Amino acid sequence: MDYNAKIYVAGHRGMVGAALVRRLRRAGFNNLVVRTSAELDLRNQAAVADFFADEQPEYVLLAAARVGGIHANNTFRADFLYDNLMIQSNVVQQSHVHGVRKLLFLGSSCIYPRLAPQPIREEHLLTGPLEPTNEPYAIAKIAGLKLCEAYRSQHGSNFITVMPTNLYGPGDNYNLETSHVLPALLRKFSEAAAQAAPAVTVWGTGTPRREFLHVDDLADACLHLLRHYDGAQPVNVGTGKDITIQELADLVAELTGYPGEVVFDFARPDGTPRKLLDVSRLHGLGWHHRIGLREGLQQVLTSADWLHATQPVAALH
Ligand SMILES: NC(=O)C1=CN([C@@H]2O[C@H](COP(=O)(O)OP(=O)(O)OC[C@H]3O[C@@H](n4cnc5c(N)ncnc54)[C@H](OP(=O)(O)O)[C@@H]3O)[C@@H](O)[C@H]2O)C=CC1
Ligand SMILES: C[C@H]1O[C@H](OP(=O)(O)OP(=O)(O)OC[C@H]2O[C@@H](n3cnc4c(=O)[nH]c(N)nc43)[C@H](O)[C@@H]2O)[C@@H](O)[C@@H](O)C1=O
Repeated sequence: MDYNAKIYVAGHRGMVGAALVRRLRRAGFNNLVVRTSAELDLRNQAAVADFFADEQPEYVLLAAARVGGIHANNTFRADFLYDNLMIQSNVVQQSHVHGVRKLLFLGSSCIYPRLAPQPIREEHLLTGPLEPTNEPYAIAKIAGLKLCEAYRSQHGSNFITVMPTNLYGPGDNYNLETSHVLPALLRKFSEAAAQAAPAVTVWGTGTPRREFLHVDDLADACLHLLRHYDGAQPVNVGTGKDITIQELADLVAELTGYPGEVVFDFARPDGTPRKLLDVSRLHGLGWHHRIGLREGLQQVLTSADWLHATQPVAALH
């Protein structure tokens, strides 16, 4: 890839988009195009067409999406389906119309069947029913993946698809109602430690297993795939290791120095029991993760980003 190539990073203010911008700049790419959602609502077909006609990007990294944790997914089901279908349809179609050289689409490990064999290989897609709490989001992401596949087979477009596991890192969402589990636990345990609270409430039974990848590792994997992968098959991106939510809570309690009790709220959903990704395709392409969970969490806890989490919920996302 030419370092002067024009690269559009959609969703550059999000956790993943910002990590992609950091990684691309560090690699020497100096012609990045970005827009906030206020400047360009990617659900708006005409606006997206005008933007592509004006900017003519050569590469597109699609990290703009409606994203959230289990509760947000389950509550705003229409938004998660509609927004994501619209965003990805407009961006993929315009990338085709304007002859984009390569597009990278970000899916998610929740696209796989709820009870897929573990670890989950890319071939397990569409072999069983989805997890109900995030079915609309998963359906949208599957449609995005299939859209890329179809443009490739009908038009020869070099659109690749990447399926990351649960992510964390700088720029995460710490709103306790809409966040994923890791930022929620980092915030809950840190605040409980500071306030000497007697107990922290963790949603569900604590038994589900999740795999966590630092967003800087994901950004590095995306750049590796941009440079070295032109295949039609999706590529799982993860660490190949998972832990239970109870173990995660214990780890966060230790790292935040919280000595109190952990209470599980059984009224909250567990979601899928396990979604460990098989990362052998990714390893075969020459990429391995570098940041272990303990090290990554220590980094987040000591970063300036973390300070924002001490603001009231209303001041967050
Ligand atoms: N976070 C995770 O654990 C995982 C994330 N992913 C995938 O990675 C991608 C990025 O996720 P993440 O960075 O965490 O999400 P964030 O919520 O942090 O960021 C999403 C970004 O999308 C932009 N966006 C949302 N709606 C629109 C819109 N209508 N028009 C234009 N831009 C819009 C926002 O822009 P603005 O800030 O300008 O409003 C925001 O910056 C998504 O595709 C997600 O599915 C996959 C697996 C796990
Ligand atoms: C990335 C992925 O993220 C989502 O799937 P998820 O992994 O189920 O989401 P989550 O991170 O919110 O929860 C993981 C587990 O953790 C438990 N849990 C405990 N305590 C808290 C808690 O305080 N907050 C949250 N959010 N969860 C908690 C929670 O009950 C669940 O068992 C998808 O909707 C979809 O968007 C997607 O692709």
